[in-house]
Amino acid sequence: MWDVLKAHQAQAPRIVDLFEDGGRSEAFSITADGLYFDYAKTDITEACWEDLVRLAEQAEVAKWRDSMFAGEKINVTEDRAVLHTALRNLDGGPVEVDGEDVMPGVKEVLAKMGDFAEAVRSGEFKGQGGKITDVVNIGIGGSDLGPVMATIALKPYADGPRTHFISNVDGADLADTLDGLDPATTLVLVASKTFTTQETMMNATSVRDWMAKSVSDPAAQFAAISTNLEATAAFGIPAERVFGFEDWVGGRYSMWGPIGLSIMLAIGTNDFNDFLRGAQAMDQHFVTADLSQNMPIALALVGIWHHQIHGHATRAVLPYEQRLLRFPAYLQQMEMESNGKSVTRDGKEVSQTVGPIVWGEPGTNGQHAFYQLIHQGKQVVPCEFMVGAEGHEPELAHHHKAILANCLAQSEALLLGRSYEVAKERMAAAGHEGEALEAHAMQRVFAGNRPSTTLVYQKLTPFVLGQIVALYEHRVFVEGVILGINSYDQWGVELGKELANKLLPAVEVDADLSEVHPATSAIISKINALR
Ligand SMILES: O=P(O)(O)OC[C@H]1O[C@](O)(CO)[C@@H](O)[C@@H]1O
Repeated sequence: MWDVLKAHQAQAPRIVDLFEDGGRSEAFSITADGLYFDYAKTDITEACWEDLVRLAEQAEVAKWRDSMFAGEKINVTEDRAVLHTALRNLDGGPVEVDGEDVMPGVKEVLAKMGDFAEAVRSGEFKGQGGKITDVVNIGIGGSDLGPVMATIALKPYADGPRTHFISNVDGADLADTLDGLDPATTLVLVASKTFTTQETMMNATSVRDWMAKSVSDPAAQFAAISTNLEATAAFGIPAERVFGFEDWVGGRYSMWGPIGLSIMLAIGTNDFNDFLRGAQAMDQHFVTADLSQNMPIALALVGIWHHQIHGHATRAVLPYEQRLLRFPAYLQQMEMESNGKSVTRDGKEVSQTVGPIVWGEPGTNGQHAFYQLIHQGKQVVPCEFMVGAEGHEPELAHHHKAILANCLAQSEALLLGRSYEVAKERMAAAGHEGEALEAHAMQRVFAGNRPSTTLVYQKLTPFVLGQIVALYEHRVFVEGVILGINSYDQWGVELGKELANKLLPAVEVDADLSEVHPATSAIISKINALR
């Protein structure tokens, strides 16, 4: 099938020509529960789409999807089920792992989170200086990026304590975040699936020291979120404030459960449940929609078409929504940690390139930074635009019209481009002439024919955010299945972690560097000379 798709690519039409017969947007778009995904501005023809869908069929996407939802151990390298979907299975039936229904446990933990969150929000749970005003979540990767992204995204719904995040082991992160906070009214959440991550444990210990300077019982203002209950107890956090989860929830898929406690503290249990409901709605669409009308599958196939078939190295995610500021960073972990692999789930070399590199910034800011390259650079960057029909600021509706116009203008500019003739005409009309006119007109040519997709939602509510995140989760999974990858392990992060622990003693001043690789010891010597 890969060869067939390559043949489609070799004769791909100009995208704009595909709009000539009409009906292109209707045929190349999918709507699910108010979410609209438009992939008309790609050079995928009808015949090509049929073959892309066939690729998904041949890879048995539906079978793998059903296995995942059924709790089978599809994370084969870690012998684990993959059930982040169970965390949002609010009204669904039982989900079994090893013959046991996990749903009672999921609901129990969700209720415990809700009780705690509401106690904190109402002031029933107090710090040693009174009502909790600030929550600091200490975590990294999947124990940070989702909650950071979601708390920024859902700011209009945040009516609880202020939320802050410390992730980097760089003391600057800790110092700047704690600056101005009152330890006596601050609640600290230590979020770590393993509770062994160097950065998180170092930050947690330092924050406890900071708190111990001001309150008599720092542990009383700590809660923990982890699968490692022995380690949370050893850190001194009492069981009533430990929120456990199971190994079948991957770190980067974990904000639907206890890792999302900071989100729940910020927006409250009702809105958090709406967030879960949005994700559950997308799960249901993914499970029930026909393969060719299935939004996560469509996103994945468009991704495969652009990266594996066309060879476009990167993918830009461009939310025209300032509050999705951290969404590209969140997707970087979700996509690149999940599918940035070279071997298939049975240990063979992956036949295609994997990736792509995912990056982006909200519009319109990106327009004034890197869009120059997207429009006129030599490499093609498929763009994924996202925009809401409405904003949360009715008094600033004219701003929202501007964001809409900009978003639509960019995808249209990428599609249509501007020819040399038009550029020349415009310059001549502006009074330019002669050789300068010719040369300058060249600078104003836009090749066009640059692909993009657009995801439209009504408004960035908790429900919609849940839909969008689940959409991308499933897209990553489908791409992984098509490539034969296990998207749920992350062995590629291990080597660096091991070496960092090994090198910690070597960066002491006066350390013996004889056992350190010369490529590294040379830099350590330079650093030592500077301190
Ligand atoms: O939640 P933990 O166990 O502290 O891990 C943090 C992150 O580290 C990673 O293992 C990668 O280093 C991620 O997968 C994970 O989200």
